[in-house]
Amino acid sequence: MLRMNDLSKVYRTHMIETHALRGLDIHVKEGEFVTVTGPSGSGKTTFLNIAGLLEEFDSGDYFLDGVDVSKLNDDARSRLRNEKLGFVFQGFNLIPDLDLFDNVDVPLRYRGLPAAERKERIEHALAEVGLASRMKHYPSELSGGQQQRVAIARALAGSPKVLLADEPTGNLDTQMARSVMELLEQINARGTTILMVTHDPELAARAQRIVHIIDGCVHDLVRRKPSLVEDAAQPA
Ligand SMILES: Nc1ncnc2c1ncn2[C@@H]1O[C@H](COP(=O)(O)OP(=O)(O)OP(=O)(O)O)[C@@H](O)[C@H]1O
Repeated sequence: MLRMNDLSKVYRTHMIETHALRGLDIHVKEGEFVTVTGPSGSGKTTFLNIAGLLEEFDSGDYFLDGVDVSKLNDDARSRLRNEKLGFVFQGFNLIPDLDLFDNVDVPLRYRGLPAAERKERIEHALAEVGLASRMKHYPSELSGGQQQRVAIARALAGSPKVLLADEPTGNLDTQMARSVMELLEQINARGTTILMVTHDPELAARAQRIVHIIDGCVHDLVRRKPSLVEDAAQPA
């Protein structure tokens, strides 16, 4: 679903060069739930932003669902982003003046979908996150956990193949964080590939795979859940 080879990214500001990614390699299969951890400043957000086609990279290869991203012009990148990707951020990024229905509608309008289809998608997405009855409410009337659920509904309404989440539980207390994690697990179980940056070791360990980024490189890949073959080999 997502493959990066020897990917590098340098930020250049005035006289300073920051090597945010230094030859990063990663392969995420369709349907995987991968958590990304690592020290502050190690390149996690840069990696996620490049994966999300929000930022360009300097060298290396990136294939998203078989498409060579480096060959795309700006329009084609935006189209690919809209079609394949959904985003969830730490700060929810909801628009305070819009009710939940209209918040979820924002990316669908971008896509130019007809009103009837948008309505169906919005109602379905809000039902999926358990907020169907709150459609006419405004973000300020919801708890942090509920606001993040709306942000997840907004991402889901576009039927993304990959959901990219940058610290989605960073602003939530433990209980709300667990409940948002459970929702992401349900979404993943229905087939959506998920890449999630988190500083929370408990949540990171719940994914099928933890990717550790240190100094702009993938340092180790920890496969947490043993395969069925390994399970069968264990003594009873
Ligand atoms: N727009 C930018 N301009 C210049 N330098 C940047 C920019 N964005 C990130 N950096 C630098 O690139 C490096 C990687 O940053 P990044 O935000 O990817 O790290 P991170 O692992 O997500 O950190 P954190 O866990 O603190 O969010 C850091 O040294 C950071 O200062």
